[in-house]
Amino acid sequence: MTIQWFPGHMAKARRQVTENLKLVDIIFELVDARLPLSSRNPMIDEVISQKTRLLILNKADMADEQETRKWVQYFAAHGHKAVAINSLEGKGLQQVTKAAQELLQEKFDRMKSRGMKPRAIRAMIVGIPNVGKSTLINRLAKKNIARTGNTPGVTKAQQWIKFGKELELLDTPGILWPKFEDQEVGYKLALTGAIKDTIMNMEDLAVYGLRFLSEHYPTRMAERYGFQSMHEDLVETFDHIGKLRRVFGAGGEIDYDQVSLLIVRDIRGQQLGKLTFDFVNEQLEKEAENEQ
Ligand SMILES: Nc1nc2c(ncn2[C@@H]2O[C@H](COP(=O)(O)OP(=O)(O)OP(=O)(O)O)[C@@H](O)[C@H]2O)c(=O)[nH]1
Repeated sequence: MTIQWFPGHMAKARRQVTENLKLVDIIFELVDARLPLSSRNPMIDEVISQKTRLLILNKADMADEQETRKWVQYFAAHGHKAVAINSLEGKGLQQVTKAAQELLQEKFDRMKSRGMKPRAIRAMIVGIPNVGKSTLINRLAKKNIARTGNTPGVTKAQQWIKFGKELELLDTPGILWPKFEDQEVGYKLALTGAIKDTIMNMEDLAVYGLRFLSEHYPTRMAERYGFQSMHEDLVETFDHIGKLRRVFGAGGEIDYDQVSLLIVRDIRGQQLGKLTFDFVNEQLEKEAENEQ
């Protein structure tokens, strides 16, 4: 199942998050650690408004660790506490509770001083499709309450899930749309598998992937494909990989569609190691340019 983001659906998705905002103390904004900016909803600041927020960089097991550390620092410098976790294996979940407690310390102290009974922190997860919302909810619940799926757009129903005494989580995550009007963001989302292949041209995606690798991970590319930077001529590059990996059609010619698919699968399947697609340094450069 894929969510079709039409204006009506976007307005409804946003309204659902806004309605649930009043039920919770804190928003867990879930992003993909491999693309901490590209996997954010473009209107998230407006939607969440003044509500306390914890940024959770999920799928940290698949991201470049050095870059993830930089992103956590980057967000902190921009006033957002962030933690990196792996929901699939339940790694880093204690950090989530701890960070939420720290962020809400003052609010809960104020409640206590007014004589209110202590209670668990109430939270809601918000994020674009496929960032791992259901997986995190399941992990926190330690049983399969929310359905998970590899298909973007599979999440439904509503109740509170308790995680220890400290945390209660709304089991319906807020699903918001990605920045799909930005082509580069689209490519990055597709290379991590967040966007369905049917709406992407595989050859374009493979070319984007190779260009990205030659710029950011040339050594890994060299190890996998035997060249550090792409040939001037794209056909030569594809021929090289096709021959290396023996991707031939029925007539013995190189099958470019299959070569494209192979490149994309290599990237997604971590055959080139843990990759991050958004870079703090690039973002800082952009911000500096915008300030001028
Ligand atoms: N390696 C890894 N995979 C993860 C992690 N979290 C989730 N996944 C995988 O990512 C895919 C999507 O996870 P879901 O939990 O269904 O994502 P979701 O955000 O609920 O998706 P929608 O229902 O589309 O909104 C699944 O194949 C999960 O197994 C993680 O921390 N590490």
